[in-house]
Amino acid sequence: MQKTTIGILGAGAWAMALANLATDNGHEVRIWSRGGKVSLSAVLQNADIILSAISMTGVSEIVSQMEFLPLSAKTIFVTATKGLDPQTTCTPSQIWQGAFPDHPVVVLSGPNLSAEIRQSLPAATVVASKNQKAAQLVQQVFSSSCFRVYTNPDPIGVELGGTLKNIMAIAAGVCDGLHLGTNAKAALVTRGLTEMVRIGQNWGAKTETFYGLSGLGDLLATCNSPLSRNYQVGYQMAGGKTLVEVLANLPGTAEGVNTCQVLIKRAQEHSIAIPITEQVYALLQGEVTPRQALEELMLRDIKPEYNC
Ligand SMILES: NC(=O)C1=CN([C@@H]2O[C@H](COP(=O)(O)OP(=O)(O)OC[C@H]3O[C@@H](n4cnc5c(N)ncnc54)[C@H](O)[C@@H]3O)[C@@H](O)[C@H]2O)C=CC1
Ligand SMILES: O=C(CO)COP(=O)(O)O
Repeated sequence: MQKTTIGILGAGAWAMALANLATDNGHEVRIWSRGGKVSLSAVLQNADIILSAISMTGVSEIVSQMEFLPLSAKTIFVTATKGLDPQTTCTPSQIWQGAFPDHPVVVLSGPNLSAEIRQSLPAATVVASKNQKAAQLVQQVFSSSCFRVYTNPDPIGVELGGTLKNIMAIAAGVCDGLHLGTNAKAALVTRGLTEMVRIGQNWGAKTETFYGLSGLGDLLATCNSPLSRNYQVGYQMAGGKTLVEVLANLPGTAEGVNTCQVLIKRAQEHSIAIPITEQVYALLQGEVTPRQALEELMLRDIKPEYNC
């Protein structure tokens, strides 16, 4: 395919894994990071694609900086951040699209533990956009024999799958840390998916998206892998550490911690039932022990599996 110029924002674990995939496919990659030597304007200049893989805490700030810098009219934005904005509860793609309404925005999300991808182990992901051509271009840029990229027309669903599963990964880490067994884990992940679908429906996402790679796929990856930082938060808290102690030694960002707080706010505003998230939040706040959180979930009112 035609060689493209890609500006990558962030130089963390995920940004560098994606940079390697694009470089290996022969594209020109420029990387910007805070404190790095390359200026933001140099990275943006004539870029076909700007890919953001910075943590949620930096997204609004970087978007504001970029609004005043010159951009090519055809630049496609790709967001790979899995988080929610604490002030507005917006997703990263909503922030990017709000600031750059005339540019296509593509969400990239899937079961993509960066440590495995950097070893060229096989993986698949999803690129989702309202602009099909933009999604197809990004698909071509990153596809390879070890990274299979699917397109999807539901960006909010794809983005929420990757974002909400981080909370379930914390809960799954607790489940394994308490040695609750395979049945408990299956119940947690399945009910976690139901909770994610309920939140997604309220947000306007398509239900079927959550049964794809970015929803169920990413749940399976992060709820079962010690490589997941979110899983590690739950696992280590079940072992008796406080959140502060866990975060002090965690390599990189565990977005689920902030996402949980934002989701509590949004669920209250929109009257969405999120029992698992509530218990994860109470645990992270130090209001309940892992065992108490489990008991709260097991002793909820009994009810039908689905509201018909
Ligand atoms: N590591 C992984 O396996 C995957 C991570 N993600 C998502 O990608 C995002 C980044 O994750 P990682 O690369 O793992 O995290 P990381 O902690 O390794 O890197 C975070 C990057 O964001 C930058 N950053 C943080 N705050 C910033 C600010 N205020 N302004 C500018 N830059 C800022 C850091 O300098 C760093 O370059 C997260 O939202 C994560 O959920 C998504 C898929 C896979
Ligand atoms: O999103 C991820 C894999 O798809 C990375 O998970 P963690 O952020 O929990 O490490």
